[in-house]
Amino acid sequence: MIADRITRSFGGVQAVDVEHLEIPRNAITALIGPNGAGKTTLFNLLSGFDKPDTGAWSFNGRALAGIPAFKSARMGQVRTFQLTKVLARLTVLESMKLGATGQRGESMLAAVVPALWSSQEREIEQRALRLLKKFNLFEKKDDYSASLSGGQRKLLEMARALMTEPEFVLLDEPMAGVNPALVQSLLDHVLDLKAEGMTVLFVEHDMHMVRHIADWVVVMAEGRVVAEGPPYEVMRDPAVIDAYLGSHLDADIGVITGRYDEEGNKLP
Ligand SMILES: Nc1ncnc2c1ncn2[C@@H]1O[C@H](COP(=O)(O)OP(=O)(O)OP(=O)(O)O)[C@@H](O)[C@H]1O
Repeated sequence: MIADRITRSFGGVQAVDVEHLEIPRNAITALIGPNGAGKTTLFNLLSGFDKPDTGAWSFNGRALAGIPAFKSARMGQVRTFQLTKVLARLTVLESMKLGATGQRGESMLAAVVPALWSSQEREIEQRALRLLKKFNLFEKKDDYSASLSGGQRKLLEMARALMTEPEFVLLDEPMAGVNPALVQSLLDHVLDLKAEGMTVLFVEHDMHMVRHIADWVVVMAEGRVVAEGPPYEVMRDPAVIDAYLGSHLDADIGVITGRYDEEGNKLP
């Protein structure tokens, strides 16, 4: 994804002022920065949930600036949400099926010809059940989404995003509120997205996640991109440590992106 001159202000506050930004294809990129840095605003712009004052960006050569989310989903881009109030009142399977709305290939013809409609329905249900199995939520398919734990909700959000078979997935704080027992499973699922060829961008405060799975890190402060690069470089940048990481880092500054076995050997 390539972006230029993105600005967005609210009243007198310049929330985003990004000159140039590139998100590498088929890699996992972390967007980090202190509170109020403009991460959420940029994320909302890129995912089509807000409109920029100026700026243009494209993914795989297709212009996306200002395109609303339901349209960009058909173009292969999808995001997860932190808050799922509405979905909480649906069952897990229903939430998944709703995630297919706006899928690519959905045609007007299918909507008016019942035979086509029902075959598409069946296909959507099959896909939903396959994903629920993969994300260990199959047993929960008839439970209300509200009954899930924080971590299971995160798994559902991710599984749901995959209903549109996206190429570019934007994850909104995938680790927020996740019980430590589910952290590894979530990290593995994000690594799987990359293994399956997707491009991933996530906003996250959890440095554990950034250090362990990001291939590329973009640091924002006061609406601007102040540093970007591979995590081992960015996290050693004195300006970044001063501005942000100092208060978030524990003793372990090691960056170990990827999968490892129990002896610490890197897996392919
Ligand atoms: N809808 C809005 N109306 C007014 N000001 C806003 C709005 N959204 C964001 N802002 C302002 O824009 C700036 C950037 O906010 P943003 O939420 O994007 O930062 P952030 O990096 O996501 O912060 P956090 O880590 O706390 O979520 C802040 O000064 C914020 O107060």
